Amino acid sequence: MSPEGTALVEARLEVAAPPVRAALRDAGVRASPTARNTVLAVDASDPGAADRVRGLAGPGRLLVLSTVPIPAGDTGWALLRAGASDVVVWAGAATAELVARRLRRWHSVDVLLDRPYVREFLVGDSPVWRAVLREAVEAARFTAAAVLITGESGTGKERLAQLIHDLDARPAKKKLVILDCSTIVPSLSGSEFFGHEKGAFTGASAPRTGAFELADGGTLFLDEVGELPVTLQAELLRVIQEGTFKRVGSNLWRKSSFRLICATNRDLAAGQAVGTFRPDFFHRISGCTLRLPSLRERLDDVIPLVEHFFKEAEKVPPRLSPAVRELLLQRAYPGNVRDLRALALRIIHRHLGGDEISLGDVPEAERPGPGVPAADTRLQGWVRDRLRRGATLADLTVGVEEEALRSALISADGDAGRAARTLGIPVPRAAGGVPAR
Ligand SMILES: Nc1ncnc2c1ncn2[C@@H]1O[C@H](COP(=O)(O)OP(=O)(O)OP(=O)(O)O)[C@@H](O)[C@H]1O
Repeated sequence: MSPEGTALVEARLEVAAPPVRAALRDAGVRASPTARNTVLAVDASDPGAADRVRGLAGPGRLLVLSTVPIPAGDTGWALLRAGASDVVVWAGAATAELVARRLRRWHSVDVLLDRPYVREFLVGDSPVWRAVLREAVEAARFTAAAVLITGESGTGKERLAQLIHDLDARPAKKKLVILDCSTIVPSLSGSEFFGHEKGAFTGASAPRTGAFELADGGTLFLDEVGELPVTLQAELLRVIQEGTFKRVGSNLWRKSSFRLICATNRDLAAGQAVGTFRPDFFHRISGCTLRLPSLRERLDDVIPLVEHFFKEAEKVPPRLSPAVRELLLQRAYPGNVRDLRALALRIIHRHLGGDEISLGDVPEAERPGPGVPAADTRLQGWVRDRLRRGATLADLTVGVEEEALRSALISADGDAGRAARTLGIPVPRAAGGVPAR
């Protein structure tokens, strides 16, 4: 039986067939129109199935029950791309049990994700962030898998490693041991990882416990794993696979049982292609791979993050004025959340009280110069607004083309020929004017 047992679990049921509904009910699934997760029955071979999935995919997860076997080819994958979390073929009561188990697992993960500790520790509600956190929480709580976290600098890899360790439900779990692979001196690496005996080499005046031994019963976090030299990767294979190792200068095999978490901002696939990263090592460290999105990919989290950092710094955090909010949303953050945090702290340190951050609280170097045209800000705001409302790139392109045509026609006093020359388009197109919005 799964750790979640057989408790009743709620789901939004988009299932018409009475026998399927009855089987789900018998398996413990209770229909609730307000539940976060959804079960949708479709005929996977129906070309409209992906559209139905797309229409229902929301912040929760969507389990697709196909009433027919999923044809080979792209059909099943298209359902996942449209937003389904999984697709299973209906085969009676056994499938109902499987669906119930899956829903219980999702519910358990959602409960963990909603814990105040988790929400405060890794702030963010954007769909892309929630999706990666869900995977992380599931791996942490319900598996012993080695986890590989990738992502640009400052995206929260180390923080996520800490969370995975914290949520790991191993009985009598011990500590998290962190080793930064970019700072390891090659000549001392054996000792760092495996420890050494007294007298093992010149200068080994006392025995030393290595990282693998220290992590026994807990978690070993290898940060910047992409920096490990290939020879060292080979040396680590055995201990990662079997948990056995020898201290330097000893013939005694020791055992250590730990969860391995690795992080890197390097492209390890590219490393394998050029021979700087061993494929066998990669496979052993990547039981579960989590790619943390950059801040650019989750702009909706910028303001909640800033508010969180303000709250950490001040008992009564000040509000953001619209202009400062806009500035924060516009700026680039090459160092991701680390950069954003540093900026938020610089702003709050300048703030002298009052319930709103004033323009003067923004450090001078961060203020927009006269060269930054307001139109850029408006364009960005417009793009973000439209994206939030579900516009596609094609919609945005049409909107921009219309605006360009309108502006060119105004500048050319309505002369379509001149407007066409300015824009580099055929005259009839400019003469067609801008469709009314
Ligand atoms: N989602 C988040 N919520 C709150 N704070 C965050 C979040 N993500 C990152 N931070 C903060 O941003 C900073 C950088 O995070 P962290 O060190 O985990 O990033 P990293 O990806 O490991 O960076 P690097 O690759 O440079 O080691 C830390 O101060 C951390 O507290």
